[in-house]
Amino acid sequence: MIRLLNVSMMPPDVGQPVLRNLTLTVPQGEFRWLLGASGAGKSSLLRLLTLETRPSAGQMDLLGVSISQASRTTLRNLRRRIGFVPQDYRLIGEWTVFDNVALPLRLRGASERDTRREAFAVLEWLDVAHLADKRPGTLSGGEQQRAAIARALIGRPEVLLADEPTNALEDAQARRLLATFQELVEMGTTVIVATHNEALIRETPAASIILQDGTLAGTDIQDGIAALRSNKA
Ligand SMILES: Nc1ncnc2c1ncn2[C@@H]1O[C@H](COP(=O)(O)OP(=O)(O)OP(=O)(O)O)[C@@H](O)[C@H]1O
Repeated sequence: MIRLLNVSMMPPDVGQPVLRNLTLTVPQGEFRWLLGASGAGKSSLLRLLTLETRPSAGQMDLLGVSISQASRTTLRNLRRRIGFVPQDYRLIGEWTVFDNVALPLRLRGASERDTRREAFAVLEWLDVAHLADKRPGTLSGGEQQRAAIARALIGRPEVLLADEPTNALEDAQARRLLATFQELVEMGTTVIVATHNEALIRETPAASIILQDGTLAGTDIQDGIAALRSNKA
């Protein structure tokens, strides 16, 4: 469960909040599109939910943990339960795809045997197992994106957050990725996907979090589509 109550977020060097008075709840095991025009605050909200930044006001509960009261150890453990696919992939260029994907489990001290088994399970799930020994720079954008998704999934997160994950994907690949997200939802994972992909959200209507100028502007998918269109105005 994700619960925000009057949450605002102000980056340290910015004079005003980029998110204002957000109040929303996403029950565990549900899917949400995260929609809004460019600059509306989608990435900022994802940064809050990945615990990269903290609210400057309000109350945020993630997976039963109240963020404002949590110790560093609690927050570190909580981060492990949240998978994130950043817009720019953030794969380490000198490492193989396998080593990139294995990183979260290695950091947790998992055995090499378990790490290999899990890494290949997610690489196969994302159809990139054949690229395990390649360096990210030699892959297409879509392949890098799937490697980044595999890295987000390796720890079997309870919450998966993805920032424009279909950007570099062909239509058929985007649909398959969405099917993977739906499988995760069926397994009880909360999935939040920021996107500008109007065709995809039309095909898969779902409840949405719609942001406008850093505030919550609604939850109805049709309003979300209208917000996306204001991008192109
Ligand atoms: N650390 C920061 N410092 C200064 N401004 C910031 C910072 N983070 C976000 N902003 C500002 O907050 C607003 C929201 O940005 P954000 O990246 O969250 O929007 P977005 O909806 O993800 O946009 P896009 O769809 O273009 O990725 C923008 O005006 C941005 O310039």
